Amino acid sequence: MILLKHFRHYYIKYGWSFLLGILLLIGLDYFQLEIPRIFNQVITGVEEGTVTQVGDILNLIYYLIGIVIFMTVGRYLWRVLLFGNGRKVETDIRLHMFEHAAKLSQNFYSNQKIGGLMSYFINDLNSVKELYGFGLLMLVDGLFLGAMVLIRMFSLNLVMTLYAGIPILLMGVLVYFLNRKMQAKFKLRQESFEQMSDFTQESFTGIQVIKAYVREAKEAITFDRKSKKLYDTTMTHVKYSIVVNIIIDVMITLVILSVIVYGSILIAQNELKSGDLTEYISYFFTLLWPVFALSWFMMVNGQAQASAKRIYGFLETKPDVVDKPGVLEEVKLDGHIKVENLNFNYPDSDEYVLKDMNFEIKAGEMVGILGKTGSGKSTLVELLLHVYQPKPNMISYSGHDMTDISIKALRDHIGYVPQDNFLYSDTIRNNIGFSFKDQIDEDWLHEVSKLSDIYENVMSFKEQYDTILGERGTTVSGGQKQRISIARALAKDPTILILDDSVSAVDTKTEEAIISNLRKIRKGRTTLMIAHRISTVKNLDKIILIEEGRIIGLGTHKELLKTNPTYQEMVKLQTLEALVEEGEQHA
Ligand SMILES: Nc1ncnc2c1ncn2[C@@H]1O[C@H](COP(=O)(O)OP(=O)(O)OP(=O)(O)O)[C@@H](O)[C@H]1O
Repeated sequence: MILLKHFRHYYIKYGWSFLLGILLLIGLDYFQLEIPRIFNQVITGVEEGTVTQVGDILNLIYYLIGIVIFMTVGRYLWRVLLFGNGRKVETDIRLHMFEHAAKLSQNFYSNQKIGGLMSYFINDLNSVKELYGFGLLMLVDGLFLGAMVLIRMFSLNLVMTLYAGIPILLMGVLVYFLNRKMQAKFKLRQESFEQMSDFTQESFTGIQVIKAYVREAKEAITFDRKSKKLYDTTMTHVKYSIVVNIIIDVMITLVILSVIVYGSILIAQNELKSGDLTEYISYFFTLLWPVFALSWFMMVNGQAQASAKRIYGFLETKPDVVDKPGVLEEVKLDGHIKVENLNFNYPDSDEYVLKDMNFEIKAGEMVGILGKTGSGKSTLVELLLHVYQPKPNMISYSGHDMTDISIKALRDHIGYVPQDNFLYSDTIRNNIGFSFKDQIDEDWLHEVSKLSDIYENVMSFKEQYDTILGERGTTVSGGQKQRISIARALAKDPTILILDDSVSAVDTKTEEAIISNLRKIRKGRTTLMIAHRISTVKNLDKIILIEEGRIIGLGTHKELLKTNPTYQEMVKLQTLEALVEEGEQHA
């Protein structure tokens, strides 16, 4: 039940302190029940005349003080032990989940919504934590305190306990069902809240588009609708919980009244002492918590089991790109790449995206990969990076089949500038020095920034390299983002550098400067540049022209210009475009 299958070992890891917390809790439960007994002894003593002065109950007072001290210290300790362990388990599971998430392949992220993934880490993990901390408390109190208090109530008066106990137990069952219903209402409220916050977040992110399309009023109407829905679902939940609380209060009051009436009759008939009734009523109030705790526990447990199932599902997802046994962990690559009969379809599609590709890149060559959008350029470099799993003997590096090299060893040799140029919301220094364990060397930082033509821009920022990028800081332009990403890849000084459409957002002059810098510093090391523009690739050692997943041309700019009709067409079209652009600028 509470020992969730995959997380059992966490209980074992923190077993001793969980056990200590539980024992303390049971001890506290026991001593808590001593207080009504002490009151009974005092009241009965006064009634029977055996207690006439403080001295007569001095031992009881000391006992009471002892109990209060024990309870104060004990309460602190069990909270630290049980709730603290709940948090520790949560932290451990979260780390395990994060490490697992980092191992999962690109394909998983292509098919999984990030919002859904986040909810494993936030909502589901929270439900599991609740079970480990609060759930454990409710279970222990429900069973032990419930049993101890019932035994005491039965020993005081059997019949009265049956009268009071049965409705209370029924109430526990009722609370369980009411809580389940309330949970459903709460879920609706939560969903409305999530919808509203998603909408708000998207509106703020896309505020430029909203303004450009003059959609402010329409957005406000949609927001109002979502906000009203949140209000309605919140009110339904609040009203429902008020009704539930009133029902419970009324039922408790009725049972208490019956106990008092029945107890008074027994006192009148000399079958019960008034001290016993006082003790009994105290026990009755104490019994409410374990009964409710058990029904809440069942709910918390149900939620945690469902959440744990989702987390297991995630943890059981196997990464589909992994090293095969016995791969080379240490390998020296010189930048030579050979692609033979490469065919590739994405895991969830039967259609081949790359078809029968064959080419060779010598160590130290600068190669352009050119093609229209959707022709398969990014897919090719993702395969070269082993982000997807190619079949054996299709790609080799320095004579080693790619699948024989460990993914880590291969990627250690490659510097990659992805198409989306993702940058962290961190300082420019940390973004450029991302591949370094410690801080990047200051001279090297300046050097790679100059080579990628971002140095002047960084110097113009007030905080220079300490400028924070992204949501928390400065927004940089698309071209600046690209150049910071290039600097990040250059900083690694890799054997193979792959730039996926990385100079598309900079002007031709900057592009020329970056390429000429690359030529200088990448001498002897392989560089692959994906591009749409002829200007990016025309001075490179070799151009691979791709169309619909096939290589339709391979050679230098001059060679392709002579022999390849598609290339000739592209050059013509792009020259024309450049002329029109120039004309517009003049005009
Ligand atoms: N994860 C994926 N699952 C299935 N198909 C995909 C996936 N990623 C890309 N594709 C498809 O593969 C084809 C090649 O895409 P790819 O991104 O490699 O093209 P590209 O030449 O890099 O285009 P662009 O220049 O626009 O970036 C496209 O038809 C695309 O829809």
